[in-house]
Amino acid sequence: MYQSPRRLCSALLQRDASGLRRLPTPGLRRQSPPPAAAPRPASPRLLVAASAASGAARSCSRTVCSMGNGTSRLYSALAKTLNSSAASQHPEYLVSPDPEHLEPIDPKELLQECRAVLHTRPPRFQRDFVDLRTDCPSSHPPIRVMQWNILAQALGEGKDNFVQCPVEALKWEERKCLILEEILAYQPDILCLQEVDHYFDTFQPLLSRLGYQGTFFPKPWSPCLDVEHNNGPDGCALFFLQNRFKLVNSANIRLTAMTLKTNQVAIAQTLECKESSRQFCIAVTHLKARTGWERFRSAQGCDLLQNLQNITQGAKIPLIVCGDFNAEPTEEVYKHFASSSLNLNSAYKLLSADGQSEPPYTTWKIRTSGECRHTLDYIWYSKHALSVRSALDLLTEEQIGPNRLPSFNYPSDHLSLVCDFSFNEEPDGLL
Ligand SMILES: NC(=O)C1=CN([C@@H]2O[C@H](COP(=O)(O)OP(=O)(O)OC[C@H]3O[C@@H](n4cnc5c(N)ncnc54)[C@H](OP(=O)(O)O)[C@@H]3O)[C@@H](O)[C@H]2O)C=CC1
Ligand SMILES: [Mg+2]
Repeated sequence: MYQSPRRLCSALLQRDASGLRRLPTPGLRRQSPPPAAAPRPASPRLLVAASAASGAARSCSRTVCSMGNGTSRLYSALAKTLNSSAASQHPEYLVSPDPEHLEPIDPKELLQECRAVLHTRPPRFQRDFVDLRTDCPSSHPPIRVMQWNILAQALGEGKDNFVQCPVEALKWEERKCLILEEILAYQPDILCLQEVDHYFDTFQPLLSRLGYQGTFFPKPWSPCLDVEHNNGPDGCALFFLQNRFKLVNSANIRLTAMTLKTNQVAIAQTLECKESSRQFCIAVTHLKARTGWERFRSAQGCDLLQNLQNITQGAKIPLIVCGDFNAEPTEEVYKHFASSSLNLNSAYKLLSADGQSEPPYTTWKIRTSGECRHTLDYIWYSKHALSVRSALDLLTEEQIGPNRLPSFNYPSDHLSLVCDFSFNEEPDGLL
């Protein structure tokens, strides 16, 4: 059982009036009573908006997925136009492309709708934030970053073969509510997601109305497109709260390996904090999976590091890199990141007693090939310029249960990683 050494705090942090998040006074792990199943609302208005859009997008992907290569770019363009054409039939449902005119959603109302849809599911797992502060409190509110491979719907239902997960548990109408509930529970300022194949019809419309600005970069040849009745290509998505950050620049990166273009991608964005005017780079990636591809992932990792060197002008600005690296800490690509001249550290090592070991797992599933328990997901950060103030503890083995993930309790085969960061005092060349 993985022991987290430091004080445990309740997972649900309260935002007080000033927007500051307070870690409740540390104490024993408090098992908050499971949330009462909210009464089913008369009409789940907000979620209906998303599924109305999914009808449009699905019809689009059915048209598109039979086409040949290069469909993901065409899909993205088609999905956008269809979404806008669907908007003409249900103007109140689909978001307008102009973020200035979005009807905001009350996160509490959306959470209530999700919980009503999930009223037959077991209550959410309790996860605690571990307080990692070692220095004086920062004058600015922390920056909360969530890293999560949310499991593409087409892969979960059509390709991943999670043999111990009941098909029922993967139904999109409920699984999407588990994903949204996790996002609403931890209220990240920045979301770094992989295996997003419901961007245009679910996450973009709902998260933009919660105040996020989103970017999606699909895989050039997504395995989702091999699955009948898919929803389009999967890819990486990056969302940030517009009331906290301004976008300075954004780069969609198609990763190379030995100078060849590959099927894996990344997004790197430079953001400026509106409170402190401090700039930083946030990146999300999803490296090639499977054993036997270690050298390939190593080459992709080097390519990503080179891109990030250029974007941060040789680490002149702090950097946070989130991803499903599909690599254990023993792999070459992990060592490249740990020894990079970008001076990166892996945030989740700080949960270990010696601060030097990664968690025992970030993904745990059972496929036809057997049980796979691995540490593949990481949040890297500039270790001189940033401090990790807290990190969300992992699910315990007993919470995960004998059939592992995904399950009726948890929507993905990968756990979400969530960290609160703060800038260190102005580092003169300490990056
Ligand atoms: N790359 C190319 O040049 C071309 C690719 N394609 C298509 O692309 C697909 C390859 O996609 P790509 O994303 O590069 O491949 P990856 O090997 O990176 O894996 C694709 C997905 O499969 C999941 N996965 C990993 N291990 C297994 C497993 N043992 N069983 C089932 N699923 C698993 C991964 O999830 P996780 O990351 O969570 O482990 C990942 O999301 C091919 O299947 C083909 O459909 C088609 C033509 C050309
Ligand atoms: Mg996967």
